[in-house]
Amino acid sequence: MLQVNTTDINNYKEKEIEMIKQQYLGLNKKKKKMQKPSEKFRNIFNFEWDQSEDTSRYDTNPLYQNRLEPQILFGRGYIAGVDVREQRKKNNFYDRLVQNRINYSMKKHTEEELQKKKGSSLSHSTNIDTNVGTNAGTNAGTNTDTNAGTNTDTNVGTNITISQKKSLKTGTDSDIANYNGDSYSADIRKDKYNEENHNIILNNNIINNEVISKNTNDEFIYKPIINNIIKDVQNKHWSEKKREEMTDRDWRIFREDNEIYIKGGIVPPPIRTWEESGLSPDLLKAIKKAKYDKPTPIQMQAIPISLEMRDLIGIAETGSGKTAAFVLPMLSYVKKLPPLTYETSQDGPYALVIAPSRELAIQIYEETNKFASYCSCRTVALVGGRNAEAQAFELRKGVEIIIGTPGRLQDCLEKAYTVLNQCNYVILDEADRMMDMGFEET
Ligand SMILES: Nc1ncnc2c1ncn2[C@@H]1O[C@H](COP(=O)(O)OP(=O)(O)OP(=O)(O)O)[C@@H](O)[C@H]1O
Repeated sequence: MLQVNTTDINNYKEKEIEMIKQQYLGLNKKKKKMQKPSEKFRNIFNFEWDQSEDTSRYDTNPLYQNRLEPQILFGRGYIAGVDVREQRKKNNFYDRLVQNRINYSMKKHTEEELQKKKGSSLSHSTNIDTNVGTNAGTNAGTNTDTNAGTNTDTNVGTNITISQKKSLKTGTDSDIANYNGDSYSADIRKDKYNEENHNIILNNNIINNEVISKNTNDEFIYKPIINNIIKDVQNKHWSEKKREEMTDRDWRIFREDNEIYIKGGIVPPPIRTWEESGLSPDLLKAIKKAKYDKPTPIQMQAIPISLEMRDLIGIAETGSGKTAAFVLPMLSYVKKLPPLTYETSQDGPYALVIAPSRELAIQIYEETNKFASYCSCRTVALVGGRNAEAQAFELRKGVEIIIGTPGRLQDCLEKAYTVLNQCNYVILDEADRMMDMGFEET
């Protein structure tokens, strides 16, 4: 028998407890020491910088004197790929920047004006009519009209010029505007600029939809009315836009608003109204007659895809207008083909709709007939429980569209009541249900 003394037992117990702790708490896991390359190759390479190699201290370029603080934001203070409006709510980086520039420029300008006033009072009765920057693009052109001994005109006009506006935008330290101490605007050449379609100067201090006003501390406040940075945000809502004005972003919002989710390559944009669908006037008339004022979301997206003759799987809840979503493009397709004659009708229908139950097939048949009569399309419902001979008779006369259940359709094909020689448009309604019923095998 193995003799183990008590100290060993205690040691084993401690070890065991330690191992249990490690397993369940993940404690005391010693990290494997990794040797840094600098340590490993210490004797081969010299990683230490020699002081003489540091050029930064001798850099005289003022650009590098005040280095920028690292910013997680880029450009104008926005992070790429994140909704700008949301960011704007949280981040006023750019606004603060502009605000500071305005404050700085205004302060500087006020000081200069005071200096000028002091100078003018020293030169006694000199009439100074200052029209700074009436010429767009420059601040030159200060017109000093000296009429010694006449009225002292101290009305220093406030004109914001295009160049000044630009400097406000770009933040150069040039004058932004003349300032008469209290109000920001006085002599503004609104008409002139409107003529030139600049839309920059307005009497009420609105500059490109930005308002500059003063707060109680006599500081100039910059208030952007709308986002002047991202033009798209400035644009109208999609509902106010024409189809050709819609951007990808608008379509994305439109789809989100209508809960349309798509999967697949190069999907055409949805239709917002029936007029945008490109359906024939006959069909549009039929839609109007059916009192379908606006397409439902499934119709909005499925119709333009189907009209491109592309395969499509549409999923939408019951009563969402799926039937019209597939019937209308089908009728549009059939209408483009030559009308069936007795001879051509022997090759069978142009389109086929299969539904898992006779009730559903009848429902589709009725919905199709709402529109089919307007484009002279003949339809037949091949469903069980109805006279097969009557259906065969209809088929013989020729139909453009067959709507049926799998069982009766198979029956008709086997009995050669019809063939599908020219049927290139097939719709499977409630396809998942048909798969469950074994449609695939039959
Ligand atoms: N754009 C529309 N505007 C108004 N009514 C519509 C529109 N589209 C379809 N409808 C009507 O809505 C009702 C339901 O449509 P439909 O039967 O096509 O829905 P569905 O999604 O196919 O339903 P189910 O899943 O039961 O087959 C029908 O009475 C149809 O006439």
